[in-house]
Amino acid sequence: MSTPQVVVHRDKELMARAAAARLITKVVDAQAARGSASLVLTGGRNGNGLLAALAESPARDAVDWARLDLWWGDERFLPEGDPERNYTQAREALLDSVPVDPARVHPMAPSDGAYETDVEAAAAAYAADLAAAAGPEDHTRVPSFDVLMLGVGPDTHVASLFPEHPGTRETVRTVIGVHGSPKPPPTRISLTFPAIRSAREVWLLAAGEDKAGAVALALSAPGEVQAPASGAYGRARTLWLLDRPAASKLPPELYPAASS
Ligand SMILES: O=C1O[C@H](COP(=O)(O)O)[C@@H](O)[C@H](O)[C@H]1O
Repeated sequence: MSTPQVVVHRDKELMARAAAARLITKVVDAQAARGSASLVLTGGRNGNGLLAALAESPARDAVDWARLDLWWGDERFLPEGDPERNYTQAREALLDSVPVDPARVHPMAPSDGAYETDVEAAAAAYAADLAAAAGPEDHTRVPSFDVLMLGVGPDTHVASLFPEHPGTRETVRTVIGVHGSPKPPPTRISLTFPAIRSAREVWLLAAGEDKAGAVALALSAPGEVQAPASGAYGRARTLWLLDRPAASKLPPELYPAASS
C-alpha cells in the first residue's frame, strides 16, 4: 500500500492538461522500459476531461499507441454505442482520434453483446480476459497496470464501488456485476479493490466544489466500505489529482501550497 500524495491545480482545465502530460510521460517511460504500457480508464467528467486534454496535446504523438493496452475500471451496463457508456465517451474524447490497436482495447461488455443482459456473465468474462492478460511476473489474476485512473464521485464512489454496497466488501473476485447502483444506470460492471490494488499506480481525479466533501472524507481514512475512494491505492504510488475547489475542505497539512 502506498501513502496518498496530493497534487492541487488551479482549476479543472489545468488539472486535466497537467494529468494528461503526466500520463503521456508515464506511458512513454513504460514503453521504453517494458516495450508496452497498460492503462485502466475511468468514466465520469474528470476522466473524460483528461482524455480530451490528451487528444489535444501535441505531445500525444510521443506515445506509441499500438503498444498500449487499455482496460476500464467500470462500465454502465447499457447497449453498445449508448452515449452514457464509459467506452462510448472514451472513444469520443480520445480513442477515435489515435491509432490504438483494436485488439489491445478491452471495453467491458454492453448489455446487448455476447452475454446479453447477464451482467454476472459479462463481469466473469472480463475477469477471465484480465487473468489471461496477466503474466507470471504479475503474481495476481490481473496485469500490473502502469496507471489505473479513477474518478471520485461526490459520494466517494470509485469505479462502480458505492458506499456500503456489497462490492466494497469483495475480496475474491476481480470484477463484479453491480446491481441497484445509486447513480444511474442501476446495473454496472466494476473492478473490485483486489484488482484496483494490483496497479503500479492509482490516480484519483476530482474537480469541483461538489467533490470537496468526498475528497476530505476519503483522505481522512474512514474505511473503504463507508468511503470507497479511501480503499483505492496502488502498489508503488497513489496520487490524488485535484483542483482547488475539490481540495477546499482538506486539512492544511494535506494541501500542498506549492502546487499550482
Ligand atoms: O458513474 C461514474 O461516475 C464516476 C465519477 O464520475 P464524475 O462525473 O462524478 O467524475 C466515474 O469515475 C465512473 O467511472 C462512472 O462510471
